[in-house]
Amino acid sequence: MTTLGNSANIFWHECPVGQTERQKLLNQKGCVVWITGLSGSGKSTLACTLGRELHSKGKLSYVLDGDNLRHGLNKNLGFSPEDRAENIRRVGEVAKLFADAGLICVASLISPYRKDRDSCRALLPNANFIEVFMNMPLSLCEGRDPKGLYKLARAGKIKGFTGIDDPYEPPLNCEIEITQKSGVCPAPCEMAGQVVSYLEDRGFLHA
Ligand SMILES: Nc1ncnc2c1ncn2[C@@H]1O[C@H](COP(=O)(O)OS(=O)(=O)O)[C@@H](OP(=O)(O)O)[C@H]1O
Ligand SMILES: Nc1ncnc2c1ncn2[C@@H]1O[C@H](COP(=O)(O)OP(=O)(O)O)[C@@H](O)[C@H]1O
Repeated sequence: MTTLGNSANIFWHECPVGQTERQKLLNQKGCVVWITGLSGSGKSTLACTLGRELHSKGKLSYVLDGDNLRHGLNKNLGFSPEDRAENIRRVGEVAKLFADAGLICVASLISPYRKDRDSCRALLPNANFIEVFMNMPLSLCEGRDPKGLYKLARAGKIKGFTGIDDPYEPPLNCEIEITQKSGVCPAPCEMAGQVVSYLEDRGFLHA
């Protein structure tokens, strides 16, 4: 299947230094850790804690955070289903480039629609797309409400808010699920530890 969009007369150019050489240099394997979940479920917290944990192990990672990317690359997008799909598509493509560069790319977005997440997965060899589901109840996320957005959504001042009047489709086939244990959310370092163990067990932390 062609990966070409609307452009004609363009050709792929191979470079002599490829992913394998970069991975050897870094002593790690490039991959995408895709964190999905409701607003307030702890995506950014996990992404940052994981980034710090990997850094302390001498591993190069980069966090693509939905909120942050909407200040630049995705500043022209809103929250309609079409805009969310385009948001996820762009981040999926950027994440693929980071993985090709040999980095552990940590993407942290609500990414509420299964189809959009699966399209990102399809951009990479399946093992290199690690979907992490922040499976936290809406009541917990809404109780946290660090930005006051749930309150605004409940008051009808934000329309189409995920979990309130816009759907969140949980993954059917995620690699890692972060859940409460006996009604308590694991500490950020525990959540990050779960992901680091997965990466270690699958050989991503060595070339
Ligand atoms: N309508 C609506 N629905 C959901 N979220 C909203 C909305 N409007 C603004 N926000 C804020 O935008 C952040 C989510 O951006 P994302 O790029 O991750 O969203 S998406 O993946 O395109 O659905 C999200 O950040 P997080 O709370 O970190 O998830 C919200 O702060
Ligand atoms: N494991 C955790 N334990 C306790 N509080 C947490 C945990 N993870 C996140 N939080 C808190 O919950 C709020 C939302 O977390 P955040 O990472 O911003 O979520 P998201 O990126 O999914 O919107 C923040 O105030 C954060 O400090």
